[in-house]
Amino acid sequence: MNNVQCTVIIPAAGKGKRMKHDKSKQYIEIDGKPILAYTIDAFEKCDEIQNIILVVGKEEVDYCRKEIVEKYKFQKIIAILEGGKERQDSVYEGIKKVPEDSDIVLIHDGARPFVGAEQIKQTIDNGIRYGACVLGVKVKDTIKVVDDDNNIVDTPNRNNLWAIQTPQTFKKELITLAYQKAQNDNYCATDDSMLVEKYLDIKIKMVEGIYSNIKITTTEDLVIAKNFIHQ
Ligand SMILES: Nc1ccn([C@@H]2O[C@H](COP(=O)(O)OP(=O)(O)OP(=O)(O)O)[C@@H](O)[C@H]2O)c(=O)n1
Ligand SMILES: C[C@](O)(CO)[C@H](O)COP(=O)(O)O
Repeated sequence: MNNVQCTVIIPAAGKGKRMKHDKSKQYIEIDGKPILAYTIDAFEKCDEIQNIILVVGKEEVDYCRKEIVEKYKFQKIIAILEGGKERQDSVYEGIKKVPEDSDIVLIHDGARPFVGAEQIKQTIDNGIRYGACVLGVKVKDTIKVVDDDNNIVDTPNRNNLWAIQTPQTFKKELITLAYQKAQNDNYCATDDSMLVEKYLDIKIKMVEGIYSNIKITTTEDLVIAKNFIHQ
């Protein structure tokens, strides 16, 4: 498909409670640059992406405009929006502002700064081909299902278990419909593809990603991130 128009929504309106830092984790600096700026950079440099929609906390819109978008001279940002209570609410704000002429919508966590151009392109290719795909990696550990009393109740076959990352990439009309239905139902999911699983009768393709595409969540992840940048 030639001339495919792609918009990425970057939800970055979270508080980063699990990080226990004095500022939201996406604004923590590594080598003087905020984590969110590394994330935006990945999409700014990717030729397949035309538009970036940034969704941030209400109090952070001006800061992001001045200290991230203007300072790092990002050219593809078409909107800086206020996010909502949950990640899903923030993404929905972005979905409502995707330009009419966009064919493909990517959704990528602001706190996932090490996504590579190759992975972005692969999800776009699969999004075009299948309508919906997510990036993920096979789990390395054995995973147990445990009940509320910490008793093991099941050990699923590891060959079928993947840890899910972003980008999650969709044809615009599909992800828009899934989000509209979920928001109407007050159904809250932990990733975008769950909404497509619940509301649309289509297969979602798993695209094999890279282990370094971590989401910065707790303090240990900052150590990994610093090492990654310095290697
Ligand atoms: N209301 C929210 C909550 C989360 N996010 C964003 O969604 C991504 C993934 O969420 P997560 O890692 O859970 O971030 P936080 O909610 O900030 O973390 P925590 O759960 O530890 O508070 C992050 O880029 C985060 O900023 C968002 O845009 N709006
Ligand atoms: C979308 C996601 O990054 C996939 O791993 C993840 O589910 C975000 O969820 P969190 O619970 O807000 O960390």
